[in-house]
Amino acid sequence: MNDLYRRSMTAAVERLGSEIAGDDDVTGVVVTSAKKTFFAGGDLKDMMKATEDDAEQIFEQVEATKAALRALETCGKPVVAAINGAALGGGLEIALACHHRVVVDDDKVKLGLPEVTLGLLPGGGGVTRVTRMLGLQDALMTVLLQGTQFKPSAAKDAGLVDELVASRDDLVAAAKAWITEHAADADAAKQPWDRAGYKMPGGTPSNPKLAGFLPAFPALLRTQLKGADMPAPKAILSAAVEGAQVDIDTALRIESRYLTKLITGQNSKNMIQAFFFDLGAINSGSLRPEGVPTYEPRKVAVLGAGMMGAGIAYSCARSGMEVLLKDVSAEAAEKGKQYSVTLLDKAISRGKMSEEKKAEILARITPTADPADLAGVDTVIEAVFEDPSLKNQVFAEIKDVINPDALLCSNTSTLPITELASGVDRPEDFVGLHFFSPVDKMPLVEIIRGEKTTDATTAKALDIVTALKKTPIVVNDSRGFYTSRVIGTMVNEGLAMLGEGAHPQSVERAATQAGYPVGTLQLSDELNMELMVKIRNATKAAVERDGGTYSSHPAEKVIDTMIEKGRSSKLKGAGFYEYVDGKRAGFWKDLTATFPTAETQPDFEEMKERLLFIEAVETARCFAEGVIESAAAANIGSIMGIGYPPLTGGAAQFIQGYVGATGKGTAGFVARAKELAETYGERFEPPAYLVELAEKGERLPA
Ligand SMILES: C[C@H](O)CC(=O)SCCNC(=O)CCNC(=O)[C@H](O)C(C)(C)COP(=O)(O)OP(=O)(O)OC[C@H]1O[C@@H](n2cnc3c(N)ncnc32)[C@H](O)[C@@H]1OP(=O)(O)O
Repeated sequence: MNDLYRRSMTAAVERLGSEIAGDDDVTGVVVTSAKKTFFAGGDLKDMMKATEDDAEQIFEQVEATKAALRALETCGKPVVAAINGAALGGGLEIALACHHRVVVDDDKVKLGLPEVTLGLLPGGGGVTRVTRMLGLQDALMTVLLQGTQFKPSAAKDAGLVDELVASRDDLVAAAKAWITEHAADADAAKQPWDRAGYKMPGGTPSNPKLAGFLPAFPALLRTQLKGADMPAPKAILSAAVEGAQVDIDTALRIESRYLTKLITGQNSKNMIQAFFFDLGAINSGSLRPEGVPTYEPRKVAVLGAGMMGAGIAYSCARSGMEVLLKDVSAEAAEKGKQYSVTLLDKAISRGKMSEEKKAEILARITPTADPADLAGVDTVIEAVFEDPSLKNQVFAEIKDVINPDALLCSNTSTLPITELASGVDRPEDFVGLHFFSPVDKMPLVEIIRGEKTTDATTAKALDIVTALKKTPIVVNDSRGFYTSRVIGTMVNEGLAMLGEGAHPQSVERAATQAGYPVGTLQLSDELNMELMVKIRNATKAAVERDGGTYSSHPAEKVIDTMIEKGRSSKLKGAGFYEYVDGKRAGFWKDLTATFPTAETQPDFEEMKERLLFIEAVETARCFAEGVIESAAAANIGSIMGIGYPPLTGGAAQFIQGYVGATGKGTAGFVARAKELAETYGERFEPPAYLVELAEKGERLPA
């Protein structure tokens, strides 16, 4: 909601007021839009610029916006919103200030209050009105704290809109018809909360029934956030509960104060950057080389029907591609196909899939052990074990059967793509596709360009990922690429803390309270410490082969001790945690005996910082080495691929949006990283590239 909107809405409402006063013929008002969207809400570009010094001005602007909407809903005539396109955030808030909402029933139209996902609060009356419409519990749980974007029918089920019409052409007529039908109904021109005898659904907090379980709300929220400092959901909860106890005008003012605090804070800037601007740019092709026609994969061969291959085959088939799922034996290939059956049955049991659709998807997957079946394949995605010679062998086996220009993709999380490409006859058509496990759930795919990968190949790989409805990032080849390399530093840092004598519970909570989805020890069990040793040995060999000296990490001692004790992983049923029937069941009973807890515990805030900083410093190194070339890719890759805390806006935004005692932005980050390097070692030293950027006041490439 920018200045232009505020001025025009205020002027329209003022004009309406004078027309109503001077003319009894006005029977009602219809609010609609001549554009494709109804209204896209507050201006996120403006919000990115707001500082604490702007707080007063922002508060006044928000109040002015709401005064116009309050005047609209109390103008004395029925007001109907005819919603022709997306109504999100402030857009839906305009509609909520109307007495009746009609929407075109087109699933492409999105309605909702997504503010929480951007570190904001629906402060154009959204919290106050939805709470009064649906009651505290429903408003918070289904609309405000989730930020769900509903399609029209779902918005109607949720009680956010009142009426659906089949076509846009029917909208205004339906709105006018409602006004005519309610000509004799004085309440039609009043919101429920302005009518005599209004009661909030489910009661206000002073109602003993609600008061009894209201204290559970903040506790539940804390559990959901795992203690992470997410200001937006907390502010939404506070504004809703406080606002429910006072009159509407006071409630609207409370909401404005919380919104002002969020807009002027850093967290909303981080989240808007990552989840609106960066994600939007990537999804509209910012990383795609230009001038390459769109590629439509039709017949895909997935080599290897293990967990990853089976997941990739499922995703391809769900997206309409014909899939040949190949393994060494027909049984192994068939077993891979069964994985799709399991996933589809689960979707059916949740009411998200029909038997017909399941049959259609399964019919697209042909399991096979015979290379000859791969004739006509335009895309190969290899997903066998992480062994370069095996990978080369499976490509060699099929090279003369597939289309001569078929795209060659290798799913690997660590093996250098240039080396793998040297084993095929068309290295320019070869590209790395790093899927994350489980493939059907994880939204990111890291595309790795080898030395010889052409732009056309990269563009095709991006098109495949887009066709799979996943988000791509593009990186250049390097050991561990971007994501695996960065996550390794965080895991090592957590393990080093344990080795230093930090209590295991603190190690876990440092991660989750910083905003990571899981603790480092749990993650190590899941990643498997034997694999970590394998990667360490390969890295060491590569460093020494290139004439360098490998410097060991304090985490290595911890990992080696765990392996000696036979506790390498969840897979083995024994790690930092005990496992019963494959499920985590508390810390290993000898954990603190093996890694004694120091009498003086480290500063908890610094433990959180160490995790965030070590990944951000490694990200800066990836920029310095040309592994990653886009801040948007680093932000989205780190959040969606490896669980870097969303509240930071991603690893590049953490650097550029840094706020701390050492200063703001990249310069503040560099200064703090140097302090950590003094205390914990060279691994925290920011690369010269970043130091120079900070000195020049420049930014990472967008
Ligand atoms: C006080 C309030 O409670 C606070 C708020 O309202 S917070 C804002 C909440 N609103 C949102 O989150 C909606 C954001 N917008 C969208 O989701 C989508 O733009 C949309 C569904 C409305 C339309 O999608 P689509 O038709 O594909 O158009 P899209 O390409 O996304 O947008 C067109 C342009 O408008 C810009 N834009 C869209 N919404 C914007 C917004 N809220 N603020 C600033 N710019 C916005 C886009 O960045 C894009 O700019 P570009 O042309 O320079 O790249």
